[in-house]
Amino acid sequence: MIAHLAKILGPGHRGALRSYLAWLIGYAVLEGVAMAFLVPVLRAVFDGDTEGALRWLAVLAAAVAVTCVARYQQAMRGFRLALVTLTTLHDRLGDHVVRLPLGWFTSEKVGRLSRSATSGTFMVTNVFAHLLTPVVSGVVTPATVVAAMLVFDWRLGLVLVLLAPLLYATHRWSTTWVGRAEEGRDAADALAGSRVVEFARNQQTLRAFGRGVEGYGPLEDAVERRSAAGGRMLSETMPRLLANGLAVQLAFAALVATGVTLVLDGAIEPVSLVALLALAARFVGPLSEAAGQSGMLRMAGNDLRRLAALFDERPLPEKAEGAEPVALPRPGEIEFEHVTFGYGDGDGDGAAPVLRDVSLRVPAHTMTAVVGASGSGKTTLTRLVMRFFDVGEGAVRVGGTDVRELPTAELMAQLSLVMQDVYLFDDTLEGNIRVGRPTATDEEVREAARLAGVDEIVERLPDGWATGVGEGGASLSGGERQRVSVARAVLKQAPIVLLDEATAALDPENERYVQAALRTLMRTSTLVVIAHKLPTVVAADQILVLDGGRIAERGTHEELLAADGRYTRFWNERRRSRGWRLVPDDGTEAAR
Ligand SMILES: Nc1ncnc2c1ncn2[C@@H]1O[C@H](COP(=O)(O)OP(=O)(O)OP(=O)(O)O)[C@@H](O)[C@H]1O
Repeated sequence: MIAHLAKILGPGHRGALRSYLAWLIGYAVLEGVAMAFLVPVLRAVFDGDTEGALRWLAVLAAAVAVTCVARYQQAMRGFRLALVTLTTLHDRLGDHVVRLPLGWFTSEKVGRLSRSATSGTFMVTNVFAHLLTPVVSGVVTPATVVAAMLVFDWRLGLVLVLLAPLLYATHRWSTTWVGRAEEGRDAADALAGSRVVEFARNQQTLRAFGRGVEGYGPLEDAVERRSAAGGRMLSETMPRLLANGLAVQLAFAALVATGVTLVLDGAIEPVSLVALLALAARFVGPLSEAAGQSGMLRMAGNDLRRLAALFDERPLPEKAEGAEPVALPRPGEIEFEHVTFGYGDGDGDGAAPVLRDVSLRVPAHTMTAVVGASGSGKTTLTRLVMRFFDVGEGAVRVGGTDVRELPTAELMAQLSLVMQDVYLFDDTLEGNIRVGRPTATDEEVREAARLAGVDEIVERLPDGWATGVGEGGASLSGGERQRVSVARAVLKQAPIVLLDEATAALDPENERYVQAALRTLMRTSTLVVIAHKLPTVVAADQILVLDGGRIAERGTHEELLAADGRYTRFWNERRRSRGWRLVPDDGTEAAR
């Protein structure tokens, strides 16, 4: 747990953590020592030795005073660390996750991140503020008391030494159960949480399929599982935690029984036994408190482990911060050299390859259309250009430099994206376009909007440019959202634009705007388009035909038709289906 705390606090606070722990242990030892001085005080009182009693009382008072100082020091250090956690953990977590590969952000991982950022942060502060002190002093103080007991009466001391492993074993047994049950409940919690979000987000689909009222099986299952896990946690852990507390009381009873036997045998003075039992009672106090908190600490331990595991997630290796900016030898160019890539554990050499031995070159200021059947690897190709993942074999170069050599900010400055799942922020239309280049002037924003046909949307909206688009752009149609995304790309003026012509979202009007924006972008940028429209494919300088993760054919439209191969078959199929339509330059639909 301490290792997890150190990782969560970061290297800058390790010294503070060490000092806190040193004071905490010092305080717990001093507490035990102060308790031990009670024995000579009581013995002197029972013996009628007033002077001796006062002398020992003064020693006891001094020990208590030092204990109070140590208690204050460790408590203040604990609160300071709790405060540091509250104020810096989110930043540290944020700084870490922005360096993780984009492919890491699956809904399950994002759910875990959100839970750790909220309940995990609370748990860390709780550990420093409330949990660690009773648990550490619950171990260290009784250990000090045992040492003192051995000095005062080795037989009673020996009883405590023999009982210690039994107490430890009971403690381990009960907290292991708590930990296991908590993990089960946490997994059930996470599942139920993501099912609720899924249920709420997909109301439209659920209702369309008549599942809105009668219930949604996966959610009901998840809620049931969560209740069962919660019930199991209570029924499995409560008796064990009670047993743990009971074991402490039984240990005390065993000590009393041994003491009484020794008195009856005349091996120990009754007065001494009373004094030693007073010390033993102080042995039991911290132990009982520690037993009471141990379940909570174990749960906190799970939270800390999950939080620390987030910091263990490997970021994509990057050049050191502050390094010289890379001078790109061939700005605007993309190159794949014998790239093989499979999704899997995220490092590109996991499961079966999705791209196999792909080599290609997209020269600057040219347009490349990528075509291929669903699942052939088109989107994966663009993800590798953006370095969502690192390739397993080969190299991806942007501007002539391996993307692994480029700091993320520099790589992203080279790229604009217009993808199918366009996300708009809950901001105004203008704010959403400005994301492309926050420093752009109002005129530049309007010009980009005009080119992408967003000004035409603005005229229809009640508050014009100031109209909010809702979370994720919910108040706009799919095609309108894509136009906003195209406007962003036009505004950004990045040397390379990666564009997925989302068929579903484009009606003829949207399509006309996207085609016009493409023509503008072609003048300034290199274009890689996952193409679904005939005009795009025909206009491309190079067409790449992907099949099963390999480049099956490449060339211009005419060259590929002349080759009469896969592309020609694909082309004919597409023309027959509704995927590609002949749309002349004026935008009117000529043929299907
Ligand atoms: N995040 C992911 N994790 C695991 N496998 C994935 C992931 N994304 C895609 N795949 C798999 O990789 C293969 C290629 O997918 P990709 O999305 O690149 O194809 P595509 O040609 O763009 O398909 P479409 O035209 O349907 O969008 C598919 O078999 C897909 O199931």
